[in-house]
Formats: sequence, structure tokens, C-alpha cells
Amino acid sequence: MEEKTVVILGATGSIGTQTVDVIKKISGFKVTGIAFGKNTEIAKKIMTELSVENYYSPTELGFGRRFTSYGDLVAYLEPDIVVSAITGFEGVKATLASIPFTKRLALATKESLVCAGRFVKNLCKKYGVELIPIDSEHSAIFQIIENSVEKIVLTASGGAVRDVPLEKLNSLKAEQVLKHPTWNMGGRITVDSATMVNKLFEVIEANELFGVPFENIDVKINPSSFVHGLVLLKDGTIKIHAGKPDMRVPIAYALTYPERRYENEKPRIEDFDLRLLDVEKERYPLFYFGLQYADSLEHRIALNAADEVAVEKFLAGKIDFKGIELVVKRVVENVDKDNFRIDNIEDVFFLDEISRKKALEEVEKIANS
Ligand SMILES: NC(=O)C1=CN([C@@H]2O[C@H](COP(=O)(O)OP(=O)(O)OC[C@H]3O[C@@H](n4cnc5c(N)ncnc54)[C@H](OP(=O)(O)O)[C@@H]3O)[C@@H](O)[C@H]2O)C=CC1
Ligand SMILES: CC(=O)[C@@H](O)[C@H](O)COP(=O)(O)O
Ligand SMILES: [Mn+2]
Repeated sequence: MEEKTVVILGATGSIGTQTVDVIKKISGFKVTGIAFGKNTEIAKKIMTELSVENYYSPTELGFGRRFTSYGDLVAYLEPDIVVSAITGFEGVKATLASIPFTKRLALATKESLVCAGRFVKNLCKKYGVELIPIDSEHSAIFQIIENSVEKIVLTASGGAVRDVPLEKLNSLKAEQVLKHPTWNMGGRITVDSATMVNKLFEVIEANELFGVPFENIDVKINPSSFVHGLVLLKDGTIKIHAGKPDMRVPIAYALTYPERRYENEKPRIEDFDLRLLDVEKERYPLFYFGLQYADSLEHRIALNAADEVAVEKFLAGKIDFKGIELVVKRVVENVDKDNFRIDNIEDVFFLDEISRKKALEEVEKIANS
């Protein structure tokens, strides 16, 4: 069987390195290029171990062939698969730049669908590119969905704050919020799991991927993250996708689909935790705040930008946990949808930029108050 070529965008991150793990374990895939940021040691290790010549990074490695952009790297290599796993709006840019030059987009960067869903889908349609989700809940729904859907349920762990007394939430610091109860992930998404902005993004991602109306997308907390998603059909059938939380499984599925070739340890059915709990309004205000704007692309772009800036400043110790909520709400409520509509991708980039500037101003006000 001919090997499928793969470019990993974000190769040095949590998803990227687990993609490398998977490709080492299952035959039939050859990594021909990677993109990364500043983790040169991890990049060098990957390129040496997998004999990868080509890379894009803002950082010079001193060996291999460096390309000047994501687009140039992917256009030159024309891989069968692009694994898109760069965080934040940078990941949106990388995703959009890569689509015209590949056959399958294995998408982890959910910000792409939050900030540019219709543009990503139009590009995939124009170039005949398969869009396969890596995000664990969306991989789950992708594997079990069929016609006659009544509703879908995405699960959440509740993040690091799920058991913290409400009165202690606001003053939480980074090290406490980074202790995710069930997954080991990058910084931003781990904080987003604690505020449940991640789950807000995932509701939007599910709407973009599967076309299920927002009112038919529920979210429940499954404390063990065993249950990844459920589909309720019109005949009353409930289909559940579950398994031990391990991102290598959805990554492998996005690579091998429609086959299932990855093998993993088998959990004991008795260990399954099937509890589905409600999402507390008081504990996760940003989740409910953001849901109001889920169908407004302008507000989604501003929310992602504000959250990205606020989380970065929270992790740097400049604002406390409550500060994230304040920054996001002030920026999003400032969006003037009547006078600014997204017509093209340049508008997306522009709104992201001005939203970041506003978020930085709000961070300064909060930090100095
Ligand atoms: N981790 C997980 O389990 C899951 C992640 N996702 C999504 O996947 C994406 C990646 O998440 P995760 O792997 O956790 O993130 P990480 O922070 O672990 O990794 C981010 C990757 O992006 C690279 N990167 C960051 N900025 C730049 C830049 N300016 N130019 C080039 N590369 C850059 C980093 O490079 P470097 O480190 O070298 O600077 C790194 O390789 C996110 O959108 C997240 O929401 C979705 C579901 C689960
Ligand atoms: C592993 C994965 O898919 C993450 O998006 C995960 O869902 C984050 O954890 P939460 O469910 O707590 O947001
Ligand atoms: Mn997820």
C-alpha cells in the first residue's frame, strides 16, 4: 500500500507530538513536513526521528529546508493529509493557507471553525478537500452520526475548577487552572476548559461540522471524560461514543478514516462513568454568555481574540481568573454588528486584529485597577 504523506502544523504541541506517536505506531503514513513555533529541540527530535527535511517556523533551525510560510510549505509538498494543530488565530491562518494544497484536512484547531467556518468549508468544497475532525467530541459525533438526528450531546469534564468552591473561583491562579482533571493539553485549551469557552467553541464547531442547529446541541458534564458524545435519533435511539480519554484515538481515526487501524489498551466496561451532569451557570458564566452569540460570526471572532489575549495574560500572571471573563465580555459587548459585517476573509483578519487591541486595553485597565 502506498504511504500517505502528512504535514503536521503545530508538530511540537500536544496534538502534534501525539500525531507523531500515532504515525510511529501505524504503518502507511510518511511525515514530509512540519510547522512549529519556538520549540526547536522538539522540532529537531521529530525531524531527526522521522527523517523530515522540510519545515516552516518563525524560528531558524539551522538544518533542514526552511520555508517562509505555511502556504509555501504545503504548496510545495502537496501532502495527502494536513494535520492542523496550531493554537489560536495563527492556527486559523495556517488552516486557510493549507486547504488548497491537500486532500484531507485533519482539523484540531477549532478556532478555524469558530472564526472562519464558512470560509474553511467553502475552500474545502472548492478544492475537494475532506474535512475530518480531530477534536475528541466531534470525532465521536462524526463516528456515530446518521440521518434523522433529533439532537447531539457534547460532553465536558468541567475543567480544573469543577470542584472549587464558587467563592474561590475569581482569585484562582494559573497553576491551579492548568491542572486539568482528565486531559493533558496545551495551555490555552486547558484554561478554556476551566472557563468552558472550549465547550462554547465546540458547540459552534459541531454546528459548523454537522449542520445541527444550536438549539439541538446540548452539553453535559461527564466527570471522567469517558463519554465523548451522544446522538439522539428521531426514533428514540441514543448512540453513545465512549472510551478512555486519549487523543491518539481521534487523531488516528482522522488519519485512517474510513478504516479504524489504531490499537489501544482496552478499558474495563465496569470502569465506565456514564454520569451526565448539568453545566452550572454560576460556575461557567462565559459558556452561557458566549452561547448568546454562537450564531454571530462577528461576535465569535471578537470572543476568540479577546479570550486568546486574556488567557495569555492570565497565564503570565497579569490578571486573575475573573479577569478573563471581564475582558471577554467587554470586548464582545463592544462589537458593533450593525456597522461591521464580515463579508470576506480580510474582514475576519481585521476584526481579529482590532479585537485583540481592545482586549489588551481592557487587560491594562483591569491590571491597573
Ligand atoms: N491538546 C488537545 O488535546 C486538544 C487540542 N485541540 C486543539 O488543537 C490545537 C492545538 O492544541 P494543543 O496541541 O493543545 O496546543 P499546544 O499549545 O500544545 O501546541 C500548539 C502548537 O502550535 C505551535 N504554534 C504556536 N504559535 C505558533 C506560531 N505563531 N507559528 C507556528 N506555530 C505555532 C506551537 O509551536 P511551539 O510549541 O514550537 O511554539 C505548537 O506546536 C488548538 O486549537 C486546540 O484547541 C483540540 C482538541 C484537543
Ligand atoms: C480532548 C479534547 O477534545 C478537549 O477539547 C477536551 O474536550 C477539553 O476538555 P473539556 O471537555 O473539559 O473542555
Ligand atoms: Mn474537545
